Amino acid sequence: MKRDNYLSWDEYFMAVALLSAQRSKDPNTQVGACVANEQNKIVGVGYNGFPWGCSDDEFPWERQGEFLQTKYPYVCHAELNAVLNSISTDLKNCRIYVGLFPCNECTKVIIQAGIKEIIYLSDKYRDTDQVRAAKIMLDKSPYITYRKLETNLKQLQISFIPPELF
Ligand SMILES: O=c1[nH]c(=O)n([C@H]2C[C@H](O)[C@@H](COP(=O)(O)O)O2)cc1CO
Ligand SMILES: [Zn+2]
Repeated sequence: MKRDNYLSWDEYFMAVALLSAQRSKDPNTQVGACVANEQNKIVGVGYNGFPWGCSDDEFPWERQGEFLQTKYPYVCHAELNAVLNSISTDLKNCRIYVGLFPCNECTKVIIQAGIKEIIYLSDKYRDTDQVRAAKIMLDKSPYITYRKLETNLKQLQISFIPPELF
């Protein structure tokens, strides 16, 4: 008999997004994204971080202060990285799983790449103009929908200890 507590596709791809977020050096918000195609194959993953060659030791992770001294002008969002890291920039009919509802800039990238569905976990910035603008575009575009992940899962444990050592 097969196991019955296996992950659904939605849970699996969201878990990959959340695992990717663990790579983020952002001390405040770690975001991950995972793009899956119609065959349920992962075609791209990403997390928020500074561009290639821009050192985490030199660039600021500050949230407040002089704009150029904060992370905001420099950080690449998880969704942008997931699309850019994907095997193709044509992501027609793919879904993107994100830990956090995408901002307006990422939403443009997601729509233009041809992604047809956004599945998100947190909407903690729902009251910001960035997320409002994102939803205005998403509600207008007939090519894309969005939904919150539905799951009863609270946590997922990953152990690096081999089972025989338990
Ligand atoms: O959709 C997103 N994707 C994403 O990767 N981010 C990143 C940018 C920043 O590194 C961090 C947000 O920082 P903060 O919560 O401190 O403002 O998350 C932020 C958003 C905002 O919606
Ligand atoms: Zn964004």
